[in-house]
Amino acid sequence: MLRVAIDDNYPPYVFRDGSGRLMGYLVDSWKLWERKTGVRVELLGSDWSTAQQRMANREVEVLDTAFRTPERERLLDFSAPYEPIPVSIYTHSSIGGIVDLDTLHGFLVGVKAGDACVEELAAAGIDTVQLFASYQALVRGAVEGRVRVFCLDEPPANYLLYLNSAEQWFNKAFTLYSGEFHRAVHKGDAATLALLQRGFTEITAGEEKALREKWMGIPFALSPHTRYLGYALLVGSLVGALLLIWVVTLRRVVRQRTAKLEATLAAIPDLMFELGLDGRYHDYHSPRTDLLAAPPEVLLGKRVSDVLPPDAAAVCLSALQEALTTGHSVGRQFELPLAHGRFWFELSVARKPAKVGDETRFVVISRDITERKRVEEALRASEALKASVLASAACGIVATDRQGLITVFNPGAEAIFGYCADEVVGRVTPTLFHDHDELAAIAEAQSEALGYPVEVGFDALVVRARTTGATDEREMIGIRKDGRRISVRISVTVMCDAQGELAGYLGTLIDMTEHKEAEASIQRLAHFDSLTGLPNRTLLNERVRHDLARAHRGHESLALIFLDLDRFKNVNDSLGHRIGDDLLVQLAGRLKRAVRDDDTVSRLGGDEFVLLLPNTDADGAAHVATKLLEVTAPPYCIEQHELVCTVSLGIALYPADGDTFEALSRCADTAMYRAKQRGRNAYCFFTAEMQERSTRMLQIENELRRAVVHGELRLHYQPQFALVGRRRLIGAEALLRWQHPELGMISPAEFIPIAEECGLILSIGEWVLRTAVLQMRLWQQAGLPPITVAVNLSAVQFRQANLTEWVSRILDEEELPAEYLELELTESVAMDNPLAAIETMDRLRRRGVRMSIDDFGTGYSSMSYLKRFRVHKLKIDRSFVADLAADPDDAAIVAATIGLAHNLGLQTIAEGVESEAQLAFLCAKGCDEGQGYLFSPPLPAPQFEAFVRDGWLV
Ligand SMILES: Nc1nc2c(ncn2[C@@H]2O[C@@H]3COP(=O)(O)O[C@H]4[C@@H](O)[C@H](n5cnc6c(=O)[nH]c(N)nc65)O[C@@H]4COP(=O)(O)O[C@H]3[C@H]2O)c(=O)[nH]1
Repeated sequence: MLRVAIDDNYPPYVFRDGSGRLMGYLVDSWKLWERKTGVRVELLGSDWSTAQQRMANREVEVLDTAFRTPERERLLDFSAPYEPIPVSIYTHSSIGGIVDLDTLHGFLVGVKAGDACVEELAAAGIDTVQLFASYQALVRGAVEGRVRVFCLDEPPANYLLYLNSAEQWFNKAFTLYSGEFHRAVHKGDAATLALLQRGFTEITAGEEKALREKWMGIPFALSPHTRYLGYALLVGSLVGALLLIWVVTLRRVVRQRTAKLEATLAAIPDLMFELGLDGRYHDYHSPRTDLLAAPPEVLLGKRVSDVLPPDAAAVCLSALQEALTTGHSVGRQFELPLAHGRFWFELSVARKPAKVGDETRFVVISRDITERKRVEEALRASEALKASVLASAACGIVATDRQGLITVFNPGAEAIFGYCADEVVGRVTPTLFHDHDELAAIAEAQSEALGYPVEVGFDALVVRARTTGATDEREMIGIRKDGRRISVRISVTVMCDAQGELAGYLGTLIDMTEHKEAEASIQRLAHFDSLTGLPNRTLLNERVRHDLARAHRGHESLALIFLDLDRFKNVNDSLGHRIGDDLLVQLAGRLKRAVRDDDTVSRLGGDEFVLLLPNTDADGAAHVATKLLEVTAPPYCIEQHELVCTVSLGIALYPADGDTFEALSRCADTAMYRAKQRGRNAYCFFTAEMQERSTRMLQIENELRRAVVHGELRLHYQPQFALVGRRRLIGAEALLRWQHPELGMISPAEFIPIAEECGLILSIGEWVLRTAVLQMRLWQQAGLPPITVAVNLSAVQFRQANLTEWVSRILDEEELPAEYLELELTESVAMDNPLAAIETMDRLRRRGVRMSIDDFGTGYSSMSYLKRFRVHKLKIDRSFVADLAADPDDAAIVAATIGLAHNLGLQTIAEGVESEAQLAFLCAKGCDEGQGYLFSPPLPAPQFEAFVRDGWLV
């Protein structure tokens, strides 16, 4: 009897049926072996470890279903293999990626305890195994989820998975190894081995085939009873038919899916390639072959570096490398020159799944982004342009969203408001830059215009632009960061998005502050005197017109006062213009403070001030004039100087003196002139007599011009005599005469001041000097005694800078030695600017010309100046001479003047000597010379010559 230990749990080879009986392919094989050899066989079925233990304990002679392993070979001898058994790794269908021993690492593998695969796995370094007592337990454990990977011989695996209805949940991942069933005997038991061999070789092929058909088909355990065979076949047929339908359906679905996929692919506009890691083209899909770097037939098999420019190829290869590492690569771009232009492409690369050992391939989508690039570039250019416009704009640009939150704040706006963009972006403008009261006023105006309430805030600024769609422009107060208030011109327009919806607002701003200041300054300059800040002639003119119109409407009176500083020129000449200016400023202040707010104090230039007093009659004007005299009288403290300066005022009244600015000005000016004539520091109303006088002055001025041209002027000569000792003719005073054809004889005392004022005096003066000098030379040549000729110099002539040169030139031209000329200068002219007078006198004296002070005693000569005047003689004014007999004061003045002159080393000449008494007095007092009607009136040249020849030729 042969005892055989066998695994009783290795279906369909060996297993137990429901009643525990051993059955299966090997059970039937051993039965055949028994018959062939006649040796009874006792099959001891047990779990595999018990079977091995029985063999090791020599309880049995044969161990069946044994794999040959090196360990077992030490104890056992093995028959030839009779059944190849693949041993595989099974994985739950949710697990992918286990394809070999390498990828199995790390997984918990379920195995049957004592199974040969344990050794195989251990040899591969996999020891994370979970042992199960039996194959059933192992498969049950897998079905219940205790292990998701297990190692099992394929036949029992298929059998047990099927039984557990779990074949769809588990996949064979890979075959771990292929084992083979052997029958083993104790080491050296060759007899048993031979017996085994013999018995099994006697089993015929037919018997073998029958056994296999019986056990290797559908597991017998599912249809243990033959009476169910028909049902099984029927079920099998049904399953087959269903399978067929399923396959057909599957094919159709696959076809449909494939078509759909192809349609989808065709719809993709991008280029698609399958590339190897080296960039070799293995496949392509392109709806546009014109976008390929090479013709399609050339492309396949080539590498990107063969067909693309180096830069583009490098981008492709780096995308492949990235996909190799991370599985994908997105967004790499390159430019490609193609036949019809340069194109930009963007790559999306995905690594294709591949079996171990297979070449790694990549799906590459290359998208034509040329248009996108162009748009991007255009956008960039537009953004750059926008940025540069914003940056370089001279004006401020502020953009907001619909709610008024600032989105753009350009450098121009930064300069205007002093904020930087970061500080204001995201904030609303009203809280930053605007005056609340002004916003409130704008909101109120808008509310009224629109008929609904407009909020005092951002809406007030934009509502007009929003409702009209037009640019809304206004000038507003702006508040800078430093709190300074400025003036800004703001233009607001609405911004719309692509759909035409309101997107926000755009404000452009111009800082008007400087402009406004300049405007104000121009206004000031145009209307105000820059020195005193008082209204100037232009503004005065406007105000007079305005006040006159009002006075006319209201039947009111109005006064215009001309005011002039007395001898202001002296201040300027002696102390300088700066002091003079300060004096004018102080005077302006005093005038301004002296009158009502309604009144206008203006400065026309120099020391001329004009006051406009609306609603003022003669009494009021007199009152104001008195007040002005009072307020201007106190000394002016300027630097170290204390100046006393009086004023003269002339008053004209509306409507009595005129109804225009020009007429009233003329009257007031005339009245002022009269005030000056009356001794200054006084006011004077314009009168009818003045009116007449001014009319005559105008007439004389006009006639004088004509007289100069027509040679109506003549010179008369009045003889002058020495009074001391023998009476001698010593000279003649040249006196102007104007015999007007209609007006008759006009006195030089009347027309000389007019000639001075209108500038004619210079040409008249030249004619007088030249005529007198020439006459003197002619007389000398004619044998008349060599006497001097005295010529009167007006103030205007005396102030001429080139006076000495002018006199000298005439003397030279008319060939008269300078010693025969004497220039008469009035005391007031000499004292007007004494320092300048001293200088001029010095120069004339050096030229040899004599000087005399005319009308001496009428001015207020300062003794200190008088002694410095380089004059030859003092001429005692005829007003003193006239009253010598009647007025003891005049006699005293004349006597004092003679004494003073002699003390200063000067001579004296008395004019207007009309009587012997006067002459006697003058002689008694030692007056050196005299002239007057007593001796001779002024005579025309021929008479003068006759007069001399008659009695005065020596
Ligand atoms: N009552 C009276 N008068 C006498 C007597 N003897 C002479 N006269 C007048 O007294 C004036 C003397 O001239 P004046 O004081 O320089 O005063 C001059 C002088 O200031 C000015 N004048 C005359 N000719 C010229 C001139 O050529 N140039 C300038 N700048 N002024 C002149 O006009 C003034 C008036 O000149 P006339 O009318 O010619 O008046 C002259 C003369 O005719 C007399 O016995 N009794």
